Amino acid sequence: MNQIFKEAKAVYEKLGMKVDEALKTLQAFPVSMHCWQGDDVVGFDGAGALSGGIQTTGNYPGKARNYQELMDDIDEVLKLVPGTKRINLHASYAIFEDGEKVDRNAIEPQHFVKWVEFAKARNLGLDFNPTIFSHPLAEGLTLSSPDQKVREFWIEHCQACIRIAEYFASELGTPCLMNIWIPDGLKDIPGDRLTPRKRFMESLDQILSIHYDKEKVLVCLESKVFGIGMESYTVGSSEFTMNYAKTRGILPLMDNGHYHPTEVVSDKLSAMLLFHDKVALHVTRPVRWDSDHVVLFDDETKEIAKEIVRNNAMDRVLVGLDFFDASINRVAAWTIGMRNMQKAMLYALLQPYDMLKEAQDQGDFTKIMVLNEELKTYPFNDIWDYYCEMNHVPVRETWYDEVKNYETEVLAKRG
Ligand SMILES: C[C@H](O)[C@H](O)[C@@H](O)C(=O)CO
Ligand SMILES: [Mn+2]
Repeated sequence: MNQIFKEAKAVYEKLGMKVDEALKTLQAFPVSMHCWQGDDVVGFDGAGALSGGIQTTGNYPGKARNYQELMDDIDEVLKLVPGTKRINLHASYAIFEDGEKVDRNAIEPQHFVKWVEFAKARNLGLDFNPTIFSHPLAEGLTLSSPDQKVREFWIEHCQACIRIAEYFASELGTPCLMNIWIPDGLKDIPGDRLTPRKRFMESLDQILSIHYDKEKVLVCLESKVFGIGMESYTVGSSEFTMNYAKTRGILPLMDNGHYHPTEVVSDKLSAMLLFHDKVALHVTRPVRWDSDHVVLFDDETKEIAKEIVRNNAMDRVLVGLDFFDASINRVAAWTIGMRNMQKAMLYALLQPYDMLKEAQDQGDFTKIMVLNEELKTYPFNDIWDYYCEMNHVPVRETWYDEVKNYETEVLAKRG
């Protein structure tokens, strides 16, 4: 054990924190890394240009153009991030061999065998998402469409995704979180808000009516407040999603870019945890809108992590990341976001919650502020560095040398 870590540990222990326990707890906490940062949400099925009111901006060279490149890039990130990782796939990342072309409603587990092999070899769990955008049948409404044929297509797609998620869980021995998000919405003031939501509800009921193992597939539903071109109305609003999830026994998913700018997910979590056994998160960084910037070690990320830890909910909150920045090195973007989420969890594991709670109950709000502020300059980084060393991943910014080297050797050679 190095001297710097020993000294930092002693500082935290003076305040009653159990540093070794914190490191052990963090080691087991999974963060699910979204595959779509590596190729700007393009996918492999060539079904259509990015749509659904989300946008990737930037043109940094070296984006992954096929599954082998995407897997290589993910491997590079895995070498740089400590702790337990999962990979979150979208259905559009199905792997078709020999010119095979299968539409989204007909995808099967066989189209994901290579991903399962990849995950098995690296001891990773897989999470999954139907891809209900970037497709000719997603130009208007999807699961809430007035066109029955369109709705049926996406219902079939989601049911296919449940079967694929179950295959992932069976093969990998860990439940698969399967998140449904639809972009459905309207640019301007609707003539009818209710009927699309009713159709969405009925479509979801149909999706969930197939038999599947609920221990293996954790279906969740992601809400959204607006999208580009859907500024006035989204069908899958927060209220819709919370009520649907609660009444149907599935998980709600909160993406912290999907609320009005002054709302924070850190404040919502405790309320959700009172009513749901499990809650899923997309941790992202909205800058003025749902911009999906890379996750930083910022106040809200730390506050989300603190809420997970202080409410004793590390096994009830399923954390995945969701950002896509094409203006910087994509491997670095992933690494920054993943390391920051892990860092925020460690920071949260080193807080004196009992003391803070007691101070609040006694009305000593000054003490809460004093502790919160002083803890900001505790020797946290020495504990984090030690955690990186323990995990045999680079300490501090040295990981960027590896990424630069990978950029020269691999990314720069891509067309
Ligand atoms: C690609 C993702 O599924 C997408 O980002 C979704 O989760 C979302 O957040 C849309 O704004
Ligand atoms: Mn999201």
